[in-house]
Amino acid sequence: MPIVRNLSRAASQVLQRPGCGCQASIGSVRCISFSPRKVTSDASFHSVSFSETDHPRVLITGGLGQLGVGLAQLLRKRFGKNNVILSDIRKPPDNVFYSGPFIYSDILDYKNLREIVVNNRITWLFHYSALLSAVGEANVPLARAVNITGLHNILDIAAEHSLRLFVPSTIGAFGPTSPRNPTPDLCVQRPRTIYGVSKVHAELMGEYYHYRYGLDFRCLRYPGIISADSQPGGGTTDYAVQIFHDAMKSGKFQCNLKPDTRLPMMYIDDCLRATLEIMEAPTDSLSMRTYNISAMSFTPEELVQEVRKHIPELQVNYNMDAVRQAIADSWPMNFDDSNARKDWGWKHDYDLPELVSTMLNLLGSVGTTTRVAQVN
Ligand SMILES: NC(=O)c1ccc[n+]([C@@H]2O[C@H](COP(=O)([O-])OP(=O)(O)OC[C@H]3O[C@@H](n4cnc5c(N)ncnc54)[C@H](O)[C@@H]3O)[C@@H](O)[C@H]2O)c1
Ligand SMILES: C[C@@H](O)[C@H](N)C(=O)O
Repeated sequence: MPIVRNLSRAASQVLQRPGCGCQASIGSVRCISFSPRKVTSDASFHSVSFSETDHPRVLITGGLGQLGVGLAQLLRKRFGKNNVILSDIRKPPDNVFYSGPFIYSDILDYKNLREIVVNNRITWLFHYSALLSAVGEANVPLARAVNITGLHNILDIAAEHSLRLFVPSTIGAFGPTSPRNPTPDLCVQRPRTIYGVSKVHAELMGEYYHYRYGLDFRCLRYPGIISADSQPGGGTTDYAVQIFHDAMKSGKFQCNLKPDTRLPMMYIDDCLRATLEIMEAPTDSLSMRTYNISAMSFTPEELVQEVRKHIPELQVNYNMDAVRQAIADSWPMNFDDSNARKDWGWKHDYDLPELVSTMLNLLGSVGTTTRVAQVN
């Protein structure tokens, strides 16, 4: 504990000193001045003695959503249970709370975030807190606060403390004027949702902090992610998870997108493995800081046909949700991820048939609530 207290004091001395990664407040605006390409320049900060382990010490924000718990399981397997802290503003269920460190963290509370990073000597941060596309349209002020102001807090904390920072982006960072089939890494990005706008902002700010301050920012644009043991958080691609639950439970499914709406999708194990792989990729293998990743692309009708190979009696009707349909119609149909494959060897494992049989097997078997994605 004394070591932690010393580190905390030293860090706050550094942070209060003007001109060297300083921080001051003007009204509600936080002023940060980092040294370009040199984030922690103060020698006294480095002279604080504490024993580093070989493993990164990880914080995951927004960890109780669809993806965070699975990511924590994967990272704990890799780096050790106590080196990975899951955080959120919600109360964790028992199985999550007792499976490893959990802490309350509101990403809008900058001081609390900094305290967590300092006291736990965090070195890697996975920033998962966000409002997704559909819930974002339902509450734009909150989405703007969480997805944009929250991101600013995360960037400043990461730059101040020389963290390696992962921020996921999305197919939703593109819009109707982007090439949709396929969508390359670099092209016009004019999304029409607050979610998409905030994610383009995150990509650009992260890359700016990388080039300006040397922040080790890494970002993947995820497709719609499909998982069995966690529920999606209010996105446009949620139907592709719901169909499995409804098919197993009642044999009936009502789809809120039109049958021919094509979107890129990915099984959660591929998504989480890609996330770990880009975080572990050698810096010189990364020719960019934001990459598309892709696995498959399908329409609701194609997904239904594949599910019916296992559950032939599945009944489906289409009852379009206008907000989600408009969003989906503006998003990529196919994602070009050739740069990720070339630069750091990205390769998906799950195609549509594999995804469907895996989901149905998992939902059909009793007690499968804690599967861990496999790392190669
Ligand atoms: N799931 C997908 O299909 C998908 C696809 C592309 C990108 N992503 C991105 O991956 C990340 C994780 O996605 P997810 O599906 O797990 O999201 P989710 O909506 O399921 O979970 C988000 C979490 O953020 C938390 N949160 C909200 N406000 C917060 C605050 N002020 N402070 C701290 N936490 C807060 C919520 O409580 C929730 O647990 C997001 O950034 C999302 O944009 C997800
Ligand atoms: C695609 C992704 O960002 C999320 N699942 C959404 O639909 O909003």
